[in-house]
Amino acid sequence: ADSEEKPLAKLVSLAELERRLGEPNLRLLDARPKADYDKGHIPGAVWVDAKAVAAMAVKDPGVLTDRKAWVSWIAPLGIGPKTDVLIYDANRQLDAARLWWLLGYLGVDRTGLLDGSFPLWVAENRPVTTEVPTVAPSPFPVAFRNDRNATRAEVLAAIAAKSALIVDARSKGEYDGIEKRAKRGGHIPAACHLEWSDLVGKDGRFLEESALRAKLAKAGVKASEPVITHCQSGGRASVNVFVLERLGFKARNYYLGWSDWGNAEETPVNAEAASKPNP
Ligand SMILES: O=S(=O)([O-])[S-]
Repeated sequence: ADSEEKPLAKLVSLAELERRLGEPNLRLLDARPKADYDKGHIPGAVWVDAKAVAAMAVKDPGVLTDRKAWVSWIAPLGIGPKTDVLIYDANRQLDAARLWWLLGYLGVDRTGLLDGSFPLWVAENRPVTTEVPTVAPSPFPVAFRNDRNATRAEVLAAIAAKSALIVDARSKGEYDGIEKRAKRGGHIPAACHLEWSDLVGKDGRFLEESALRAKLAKAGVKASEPVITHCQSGGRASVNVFVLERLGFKARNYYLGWSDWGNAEETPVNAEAASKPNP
């Protein structure tokens, strides 16, 4: 029942994955750099160029609605409507979560993350191989789940109507406008600050549910309120979306994030924290 209620934010332990290795409907994706994948990966895992995926929307924000581009991107992964997809990385879930969010946005319903990084898998003496699996390409019927993404216009409307809480997944320096990664620095007015890295340990394991709930409460995210979260360009906010969904929130990713908001002319920006002395 759990998987029916929360089909997207599935979290699978390393032990469970080891038991499931070799299942025909399981597609395991490795989001680490290619050189690391080549040295050894989890048996059956297919390499995905996570950095190239991250660069796609940065180069061309219009790619988010370019069905053709995603149809050709996803085909080599051999994912069908019934495939269970599990993703891992060695980057504290940052790259894996971006792929998780993107696949969900493209309409892949059965997608989850491993609760732990590849180095943890190795440290636990689980099987590793250099064998590269052969995957038959499969056309996937990409259908954008627009309820999982938020556009700039939707964020503006949500602020005006107070219909969603904005949650900023970036660093405190970026939030405060001290570290500027767009024409303007700062944050969306009324945005809470909940940095993605507060939710995942160094070994890629997510914090326990009670600890996650405490982090959310401390950041000012109240139970069951709809959330729009963002970072600079979609990755860090994907970690937030994953956690929020698991905790029962309706969470959207403003995927284009600050690279869009901070470079736009007409968007309201709050950077006053940067000029205030520390209390
Ligand atoms: O996408 S990102 O803001 O994590 S670089």
